[in-house]
Amino acid sequence: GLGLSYKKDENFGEWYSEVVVSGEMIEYYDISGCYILRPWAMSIWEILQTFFDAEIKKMKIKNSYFPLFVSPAVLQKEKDHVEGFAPEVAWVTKSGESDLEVPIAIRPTSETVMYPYFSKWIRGHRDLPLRLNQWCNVVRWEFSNPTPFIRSREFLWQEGHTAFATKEEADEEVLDILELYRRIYEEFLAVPVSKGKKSELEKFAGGLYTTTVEAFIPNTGRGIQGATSHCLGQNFAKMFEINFENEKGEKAMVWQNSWAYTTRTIGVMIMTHGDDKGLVLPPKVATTQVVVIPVPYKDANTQGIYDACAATVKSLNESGIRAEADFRDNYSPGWKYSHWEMKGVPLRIEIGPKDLANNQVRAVRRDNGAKTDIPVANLVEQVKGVLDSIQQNLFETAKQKREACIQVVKTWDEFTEALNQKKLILAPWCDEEDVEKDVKTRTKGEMGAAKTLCSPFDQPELPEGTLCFASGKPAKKWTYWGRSY
Ligand SMILES: O=C1CCCN[C@@H]1CCCn1cnc2cc(F)c(Cl)cc2c1=O
Ligand SMILES: [Mg+2]
Repeated sequence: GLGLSYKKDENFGEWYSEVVVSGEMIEYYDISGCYILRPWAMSIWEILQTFFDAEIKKMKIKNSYFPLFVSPAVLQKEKDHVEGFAPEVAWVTKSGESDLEVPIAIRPTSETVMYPYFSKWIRGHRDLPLRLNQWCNVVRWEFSNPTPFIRSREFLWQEGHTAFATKEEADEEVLDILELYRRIYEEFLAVPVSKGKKSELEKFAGGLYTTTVEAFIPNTGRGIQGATSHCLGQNFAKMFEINFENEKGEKAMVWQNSWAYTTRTIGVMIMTHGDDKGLVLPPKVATTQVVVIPVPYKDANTQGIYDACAATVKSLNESGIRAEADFRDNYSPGWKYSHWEMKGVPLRIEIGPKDLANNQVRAVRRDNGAKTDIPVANLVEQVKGVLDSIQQNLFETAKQKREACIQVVKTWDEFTEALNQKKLILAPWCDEEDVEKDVKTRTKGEMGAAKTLCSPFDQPELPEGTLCFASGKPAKKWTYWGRSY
């Protein structure tokens, strides 16, 4: 098919909307903010899910499934944090022709669905820790510009909800899960992220503290929350009376966490690696890692070429590599090259008469276009090596790009300049909420205000006497700031 009509570095928004469709990941839907996830996207979700599900099972976390529907009384139980979200709650008000007595909410998240039952199930310390996860969809009827994977009214996620006897156990799990989220981004999606803590203003209002893995999109100069792991403290335990009798026979409230990653992960990967020829999939998450294309020439041993393609696919698949051949005789090799480049397949293998004669295949990398001839004799380990090198190259390239966007600032003028240059800003901050609010006010505009993204766990040296870039007060910590999704 034809190539993309938008260039990534010229029209990023249009490029993205086009590449997700041309790459056959997304089909637009007649309801705004809702998207069809086609198999090319769903298989990436499943690869991530397989990894994460196995990892949480090692941590003795169990999968469950709670209802999609939430009664209003229960939803509004957690008053203060719900009121801010009320406009985005979707409600069922009718069944058939008749109105429901009481409208029913569709879950935007499941704290209020689950925690009445946590209260019922947790009696004594032997019932702890209680650690549940669910793989499901959630609905948030947002009105800000919908973007496939990044911001949709319905999305897939996993939500973990855990309860412990002690804060120490909760604190430890928050970071264990955050490390899994880092691995999802850095080891699978080849996307660099920063682990850190959200400010009091940006954290989940119903919790005690929020940790996050923050990504960055150089093209738009916007930060994006990649996934989140909250310690809820005892706030929900208090509200939902989730108590237990501890070993001393005293009644104590549990300490809770909740954590999630979503289909947004796929959008961040596309934005990071995609180019003007289409998607670029990191091999670890590529549905098809190698596509094998026959290049027949007139009648030169066409059957031999096809047999060699089939044999190549077979030996790759037998070694655990996801390979497939494109034998369609109604498309030319050239058309197939563009098609599979658009779909982001990391490695293409071409087999023509010459390759056949020399008992080799021609491998072409999607990330840098490099071509190598591989003898059939050591096909498997050379292909494995190339795929690993593609994975590594995608991550290193993204890491360098991201680092090139980081701007350390010390003053307000440097801050606004860096913001206009679409930088990811690292600034010393006094950690005062009204200063953070003031920065939001002073940077308001049609591009959106600047906000804190996170305070990285990996803090650079903060020399004595360093002043906050915004207030001039003594700085307490280095913090990432920027516009965000
Ligand atoms: O981020 C996570 C990890 C997984 C479980 N949940 C937490 C917090 C979710 C915050 N949040 C986020 N969005 C919400 C939207 C809503 F309409 C309502 Cl009623 C509540 C919320 C809300 O609490
Ligand atoms: Mg929201």
